[in-house]
Amino acid sequence: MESLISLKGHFHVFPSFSSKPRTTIPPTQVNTYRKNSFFTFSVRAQVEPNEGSASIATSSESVVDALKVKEWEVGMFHNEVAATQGIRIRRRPPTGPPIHYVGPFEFRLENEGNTPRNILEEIIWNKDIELKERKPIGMIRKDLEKAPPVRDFIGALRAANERTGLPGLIAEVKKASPSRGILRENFDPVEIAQSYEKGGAACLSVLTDEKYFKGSFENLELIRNSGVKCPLLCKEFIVDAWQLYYARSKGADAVLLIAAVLPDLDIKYMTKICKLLGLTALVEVHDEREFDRVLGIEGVELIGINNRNLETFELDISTTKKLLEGERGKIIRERNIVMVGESGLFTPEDIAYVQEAGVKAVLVGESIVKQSDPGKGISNLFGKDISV
Ligand SMILES: O=P(O)(O)OC[C@@H](O)[C@@H](O)c1c[nH]c2ccccc12
Repeated sequence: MESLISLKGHFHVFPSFSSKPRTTIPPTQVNTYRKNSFFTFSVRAQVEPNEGSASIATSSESVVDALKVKEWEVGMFHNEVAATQGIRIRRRPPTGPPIHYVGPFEFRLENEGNTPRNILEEIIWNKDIELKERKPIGMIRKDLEKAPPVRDFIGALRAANERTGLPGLIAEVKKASPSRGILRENFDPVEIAQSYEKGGAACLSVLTDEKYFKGSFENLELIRNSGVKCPLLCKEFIVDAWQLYYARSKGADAVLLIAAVLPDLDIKYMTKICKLLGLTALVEVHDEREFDRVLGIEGVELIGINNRNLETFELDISTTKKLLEGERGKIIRERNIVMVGESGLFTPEDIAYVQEAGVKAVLVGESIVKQSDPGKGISNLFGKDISV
């Protein structure tokens, strides 16, 4: 196992965001960061021995980036780094709640630090547990060679947008969700996917989380092997780069990266890995701060605005409009980034509203998956047949 950031030699560092005293960090300790990561990105450390401080810089990275690298490098824990970026979602403490025994009785000592604060945090903590069971990366590399070729996710959205004059549709294959419960009882993922494709969807989103959304990687594979041509988004809660390799090995063309969960450097390096694998990264934001963070990351081509707050389930489609007003909307147009309006879209008026706000694509689940004929649901949603 190798670390994400490998640094050589002893040097002095002065933490930028903490009140810890000046410390000397031996290389072994630096390398404990991300012990579980199987990929390496080397970062050059420029050491100024006389000043007792180290400035970290990569050949093409900005000063801001260098600072972010430094935060990791001085041994700040994930949650501390995340908090400096306004991320409220914490990662699971590795030991879980401590156990206290009273005779034959077992008590879990739960407190603020070891109990998830909201549903998104709970899902993320559960992912950390699920990932303990993961296959070794060597095996996945072999599966990757056998994986079906990647299809152009953004290209399909742009083409649909040009063809119909309406936002390209990413139609979601979703059986259930924590906020809405079971959406569809007789759930045949392939049948739904085929119906969506026939109804004019440009791309599909397939939920793979089992515990909270009743999805699966099996569904993703089944749809990929069924002859459906729409590019597929693997709708998973990604916290580790291993999941990117796994998603690709199961036939995904795109993955979701949630800015409310992932610190900037994770998004940055995961985006790079996606490019290596040919995957499109859909980076999801929900507020101005997340949006600004993502706009500061080079190479992001597809950004989703989730109208649903994943911590509270609150839904407000004016979120899309609010975030695309003014300077941010201008940057998006200049960089030709494709924006996706996500969640809570039910009527042709909703579609027109987010299109007016500046999106070229929409991500829709509930309103179409609930229809007995999901393909017809698409015509109802857009107010016209978009398959022709
Ligand atoms: O069913 P809706 O309201 O049309 O939403 C679809 C999609 O936007 C939603 O499922 C979603 C968007 N981002 C997510 C992140 C995780 C889980 C789910 C989501």
